Amino acid sequence: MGKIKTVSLHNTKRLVIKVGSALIAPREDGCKTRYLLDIAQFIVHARSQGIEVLLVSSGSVAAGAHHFKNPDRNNIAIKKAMAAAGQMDMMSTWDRFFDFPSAQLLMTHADLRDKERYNSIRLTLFSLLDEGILPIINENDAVTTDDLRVGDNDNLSAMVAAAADADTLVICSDVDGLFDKNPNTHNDAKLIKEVNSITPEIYAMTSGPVSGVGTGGMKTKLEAAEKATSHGIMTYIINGFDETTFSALLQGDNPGTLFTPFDKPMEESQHWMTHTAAEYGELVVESERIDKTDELNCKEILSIEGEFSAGETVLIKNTKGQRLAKASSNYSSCLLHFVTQNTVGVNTSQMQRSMGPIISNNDIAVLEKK
Ligand SMILES: Nc1ncnc2c1ncn2[C@@H]1O[C@H](COP(=O)(O)OP(=O)(O)O)[C@@H](O)[C@H]1O
Ligand SMILES: N[C@@H](CCC(=O)OP(=O)(O)O)C(=O)O
Repeated sequence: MGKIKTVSLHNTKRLVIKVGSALIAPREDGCKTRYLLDIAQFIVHARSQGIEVLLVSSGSVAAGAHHFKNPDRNNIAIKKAMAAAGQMDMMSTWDRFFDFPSAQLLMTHADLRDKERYNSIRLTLFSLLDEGILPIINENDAVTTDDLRVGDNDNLSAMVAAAADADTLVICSDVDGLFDKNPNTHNDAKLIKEVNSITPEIYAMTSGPVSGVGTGGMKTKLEAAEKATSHGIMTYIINGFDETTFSALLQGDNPGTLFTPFDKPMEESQHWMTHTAAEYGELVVESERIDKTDELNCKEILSIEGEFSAGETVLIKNTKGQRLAKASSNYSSCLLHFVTQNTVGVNTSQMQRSMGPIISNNDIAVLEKK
């Protein structure tokens, strides 16, 4: 199987590698080992160098498709059933490569955006890694709804990397990395070796269709890189079809596009609040900005949108629609409506005075770019 040299990725202690459907089931007729050998070998070599590895693997839908008379991905029920059927094949294909145990974790956005379940996922991952077991993670497509799903495994891999306290994320693509324009439609597209800030101009470089069996394309890879780098996680987009990329990575080289991590990464809870927590409602305020040290009181709130319970995450935005912060509300929307309305016979201003702040400054994530 190859030519990987036993040189470690520099400074990497814990790595998440994301592998897309096209590598696993390129023709939608079951799993193929052709491209997986190099990836499996990379995982084995990385582990032997002392790097803890987690694998985020797509492919259940593509792997299950051939069991269906009409494998129509636009039919949501069929697509979920394809995922359920293909997940087994996908897991057993991976498992066959390794002489150490692997473990399956299927999750949805509903699991990740709930703080208790998120912490539970973290503990499970840490326990598996402690035992040298390879966690293999996919979205639980069979049970998701539009509201509950992450939707693509690029973003899922970044959320997993953050949850697992990984320091490196490697996303495999069918091209060598991020180009200044779509290399499949522009012969003169140039590979960008390093990105230090993921700006709207960087997003504007992505276009065009997603590869045959894939879901997200380059845009979701950039979203993932943005999530990961803001958590201090070094992120690579590499060509998963090219075996030389894996040996280069192990030698500490950059075979694709490297997204450098923030100098001052967000704290774990801030990152979760910004990138993973669901927004259950909105509080509209006048101000142009919110600081980490701010506490909101009732008088500052112009309107309350959505329904949320105490402790749930809300978006704070201003009247211009700017997203200022996400924070955990100390009060439910129901109570806030009551005390901010002039209810006849109720002394709401006295109630407001007796209430503590609506958001506390230890539970607020200011939404700002690097
Ligand atoms: N600027 C760009 N650089 C690289 N690829 C791009 C760019 N813009 C669009 N693409 C497209 O994104 C594809 C890579 O995404 P892909 O790996 O297919 O995603 P997935 O399989 O996860 O859905 C490329 O094949 C290419 O067609
Ligand atoms: N959860 C889905 C994969 C979704 C996805 O993001 O696919 P891909 O674009 O191939 O990484 C599956 O297992 O088929």
